[in-house]
Amino acid sequence: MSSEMSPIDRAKYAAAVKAVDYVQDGMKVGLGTGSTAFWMIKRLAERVRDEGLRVTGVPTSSRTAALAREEGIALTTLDEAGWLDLTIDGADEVDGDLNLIKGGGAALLHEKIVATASDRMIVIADAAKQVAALGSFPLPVEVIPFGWQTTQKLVEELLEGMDVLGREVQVRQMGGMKLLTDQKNHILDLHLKHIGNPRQLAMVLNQIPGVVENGLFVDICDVLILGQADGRVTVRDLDAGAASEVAADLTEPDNIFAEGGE
Ligand SMILES: O=C(CO)[C@H](O)[C@H](O)COP(=O)(O)O
Repeated sequence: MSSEMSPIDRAKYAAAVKAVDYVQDGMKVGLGTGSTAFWMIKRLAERVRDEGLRVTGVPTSSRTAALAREEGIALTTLDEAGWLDLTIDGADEVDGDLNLIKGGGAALLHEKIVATASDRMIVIADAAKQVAALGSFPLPVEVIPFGWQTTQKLVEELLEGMDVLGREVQVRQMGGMKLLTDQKNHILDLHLKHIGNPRQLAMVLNQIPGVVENGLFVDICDVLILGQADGRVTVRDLDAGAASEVAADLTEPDNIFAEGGE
């Protein structure tokens, strides 16, 4: 591992290396978004270059598409691919049932569509993302711009009857403007502190007109790989049963560290 990497990047990199081991020749792979997915794309590109691994990637954001293209990973659209073997993506929080909060990078809509269209979803994260209950990280909800303030009011009303501890809702800003997603929608961040029933909340949020999708991923993640700064990773594979702890192979080429994460 590079001594110049921060401990958090070393943890993310360890998880990314382990996840890319799951990619086999000829696979169609969903490519996640964020600073952990950044390392996954770097590592995948390294295998493409060094081993001649053939993969086709489906990016979950314009940022990921640009990076993957730059790294020489062949890309296609989800419709062209039809169905994917695997998606590898990061998360903002993950609970003991492998339910997730995603969307910190505003790509939750494409991320959920791509992960759902995959045989397996592998989530990679530094160990600090694991929580007893979801909700400390604000829950992102993507809404269409038309009538977004009305949609926000409906979300706030809905939260009154939900098993949550906080109810503040803020529209996400970037550079002094309301953020626009790749689909040109806005993001409402729900400061809930504690989500008692993620499955129920995920279902009812999507019933509000104007809500396009929410960042709760319930029953979508199959494998969780948590990395630590010393290179160790913990793998929890729902198909394989018990969790295992292994040391990732952190042998690295110099060029992978030519630039830092997002
Ligand atoms: O959901 C996401 C983007 O929409 C990311 O996967 C999530 O925000 C985690 O990002 P990072 O790996 O940078 O912590």
